[in-house]
Amino acid sequence: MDKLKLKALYTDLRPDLDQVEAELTASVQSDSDLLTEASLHLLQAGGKRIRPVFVLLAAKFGDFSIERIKQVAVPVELIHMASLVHDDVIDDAGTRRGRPTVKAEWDNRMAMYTGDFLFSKAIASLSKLDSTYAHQLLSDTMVELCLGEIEQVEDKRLYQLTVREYLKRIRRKTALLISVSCELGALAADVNEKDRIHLRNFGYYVGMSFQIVDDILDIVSTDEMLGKPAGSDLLLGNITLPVVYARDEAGVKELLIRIQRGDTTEQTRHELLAALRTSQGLEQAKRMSNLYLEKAMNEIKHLPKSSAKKSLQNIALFMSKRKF
Ligand SMILES: C=C(C)CCOP(=O)(O)OP(=O)(O)O
Repeated sequence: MDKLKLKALYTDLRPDLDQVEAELTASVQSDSDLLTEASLHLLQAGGKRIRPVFVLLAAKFGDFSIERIKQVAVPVELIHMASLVHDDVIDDAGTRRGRPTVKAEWDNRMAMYTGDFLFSKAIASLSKLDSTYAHQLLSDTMVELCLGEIEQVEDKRLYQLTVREYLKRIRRKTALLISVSCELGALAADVNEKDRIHLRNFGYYVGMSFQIVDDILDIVSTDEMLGKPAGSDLLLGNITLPVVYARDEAGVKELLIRIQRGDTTEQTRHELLAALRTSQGLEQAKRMSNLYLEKAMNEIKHLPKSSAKKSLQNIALFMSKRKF
């Protein structure tokens, strides 16, 4: 994703985001230089900060006070970061945000502890907020994140994954945290219940569309654009929506059988990508991401007209229409 273009969509939020950034840096300080360094390694590598942006924009529909909003913007980004550090261990990933991953720079053990540390700091940060509902919401989301990951581990029939199962997985993996970011922003700013629910639903639908687009990009982008071999997850059996739709198409089917029999060579990866790029399944996946985008836009149209509303619309559009 072109980060510069996305960031241009929220220049108005810069002063607020700078405060969130300072708080993020402060919140990963610890008695261990090593833990702080590993956390800062990922934090300073950048990232789109899309979850704090959603917190801030949702809060603009209510009584906005940056001091209070920070208390929810920081934990959602910390939880996101923790899950990235842990994911990179599971996926054996070498780079993240254009830098070596924590596991690559140090090792798996350091990455596991850094992730745990970031989760703990997220809880500490939210503890300043006096709302049982907010705590419940965030802990439920963390449980869902874990359930999503465990399902992936347990599911031995990955090539049989249904559309429904795929959607359930990305709901847990991506959409819920984005939805909760919107809802917590609204809660911290005392947005009325009706608008808060629209914002929550908006975040959910944007998150679904965002993850489907991500999975499409994993197939249609070059290795250079992705910073990792395109489609590498597919060889590991982690299939995504375009494959779920395309797996019975001529050309794709034979290749999947070959992969399941253990052929995971570069040649096979290239052949699979070529077959998927021209498949009907890819088009169906694009239609599904557009459907979620439409649902997101439908939620937001009920909100009062404001510059925050315009920003949410632009960001949703940008995130869902990244170059295929
Ligand atoms: C859940 C997903 C799709 C992982 C990546 O999230 P982002 O694309 O928001 O990652 P950063 O910008 O924070 O690096």
